[in-house]
Amino acid sequence: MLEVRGLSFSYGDFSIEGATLEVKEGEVVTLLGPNGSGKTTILKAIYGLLKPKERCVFIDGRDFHGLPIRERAKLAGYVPQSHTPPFPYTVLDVVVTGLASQLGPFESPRKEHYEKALEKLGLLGLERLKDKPYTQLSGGQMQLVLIARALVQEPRVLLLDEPTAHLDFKNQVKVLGIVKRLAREEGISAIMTLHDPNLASLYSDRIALVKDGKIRAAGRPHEVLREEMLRDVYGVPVCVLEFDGFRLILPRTEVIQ
Ligand SMILES: Nc1ncnc2c1ncn2[C@@H]1O[C@H](COP(=O)(O)OP(=O)(O)OP(=O)(O)O)[C@@H](O)[C@H]1O
Repeated sequence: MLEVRGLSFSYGDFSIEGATLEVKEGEVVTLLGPNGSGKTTILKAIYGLLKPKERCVFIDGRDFHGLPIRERAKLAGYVPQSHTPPFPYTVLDVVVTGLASQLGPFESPRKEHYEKALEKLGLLGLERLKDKPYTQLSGGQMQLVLIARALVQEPRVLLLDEPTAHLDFKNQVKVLGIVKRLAREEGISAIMTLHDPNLASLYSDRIALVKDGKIRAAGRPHEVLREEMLRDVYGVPVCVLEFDGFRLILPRTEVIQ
């Protein structure tokens, strides 16, 4: 469905080199790696917020970055880590801003746009918050509203930048559960960046391990989350335990032995 073929990008002193990735319909793919390894840069370059050196992103075989903005918005939705609206918007208004690319420059959202926004809030169980100022929400609620804002365009693929950043355990589980449910039930593919190898293992169909701007390994969680691979990428010894088909990744340090 989405193919990234040899994505390269440079900030000057930091480069992404030849990142190649495939996301199938209804699949959740996670970019996992240490701070500064290039996960967000790869995600932004896939979406087109950063311009890769060459055209390299294809959705259903079509050159994604070559499409008009309106069409791109129908194919892919981006969920940033956080968002500060310029006005004290209500939750419903924030979700409706997801339709900006579908409206003309002086066109206001209409009834059908608000109805669509309400539908997406409903899908995420957020209808009761619709009139609440966005800035008064908790971190977890904000993250879900940003997902609703991306969903209102009805994209085929969601790109989520650290969707669990700043969230407590319950909200991490909730947000990632929703990403997985959208993939399973609605066929929406997802690419996200995460920091926690255990959450990545639980919620991803496939994982790409990123280090120094390169994808070092990609595959199913059990293929990628191996002790020697994680030690190489993170520079800390780890222990991978398996039980009941689940994998538990623990740091192997003197402090906890
Ligand atoms: N706007 C920018 N200008 C120059 N360099 C940047 C810019 N944004 C990021 N970088 C650099 O690019 C590298 C990769 O950053 P990136 O944010 O992609 O990493 P990351 O893996 O997402 O990190 P983290 O897990 O800490 O969010 C870092 O060295 C960072 O300093």
